[in-house]
Amino acid sequence: MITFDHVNKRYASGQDALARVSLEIPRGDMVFLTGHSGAGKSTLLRLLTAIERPTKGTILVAGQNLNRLRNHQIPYYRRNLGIVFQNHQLLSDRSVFDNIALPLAVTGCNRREVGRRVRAALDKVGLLHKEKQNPMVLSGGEQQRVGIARAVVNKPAILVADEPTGNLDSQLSREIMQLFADFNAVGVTVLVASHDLELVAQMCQRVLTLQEGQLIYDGVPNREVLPT
Ligand SMILES: Nc1ncnc2c1ncn2[C@@H]1O[C@H](COP(=O)(O)OP(=O)(O)OP(=O)(O)O)[C@@H](O)[C@H]1O
Repeated sequence: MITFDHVNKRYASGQDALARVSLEIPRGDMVFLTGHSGAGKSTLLRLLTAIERPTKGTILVAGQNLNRLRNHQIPYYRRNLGIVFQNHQLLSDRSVFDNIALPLAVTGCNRREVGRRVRAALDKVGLLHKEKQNPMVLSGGEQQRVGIARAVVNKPAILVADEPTGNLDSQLSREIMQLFADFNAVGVTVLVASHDLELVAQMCQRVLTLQEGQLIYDGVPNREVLPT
């Protein structure tokens, strides 16, 4: 489903953020991406979401070669992806419902279908009763759930998250990770970047570890062997 073949990324500043990264994530897998600050996690996700382009190497997603993706095709490509950010980027001038409905605005869904899909997404994250609220009055964990509902409302084949539990306590973080696992259980391919090794180890899933832009570990660890 996702293939990186000898991918390099050098920013205009001259910083080499990724070096010869090759990896394969089959359809339906759940994978965590770990590594210290600056290791290249966000860069890898930015390449996958076509926010950035690789300097060298090839990226294939669902059979599509991202190197060949023209700029005007990027919004269509991104419809296959649900993207969750650490700071969830919810709009404070509209309700929870309207925030989640945003990605559907460009798809031409009619109002009834929008309502059905938004409520299905809210139901999956356990927040059906909050649809009329302003997101700013919700707790941090609830806001992150709204961000996840918005990411999945389009029923994407791939769910990508960059430090989705960064601001949450350990109990809430586990709940959010479990939500990702639930989406994975129904067939969504999930890639989550997190620096929280303890939490990642608890999930017992495949882990990719970056260090200074290089992939130094690929496997299913137990707590003892997960590189720090
Ligand atoms: N837009 C940019 N321009 C120049 N250098 C960048 C840019 N974005 C990231 N970098 C550099 O690339 C390297 C990898 O950064 P990246 O954000 O991918 O790491 P990360 O593992 O996600 O770190 P963190 O956990 O702190 O978010 C770092 O040295 C960073 O300073």
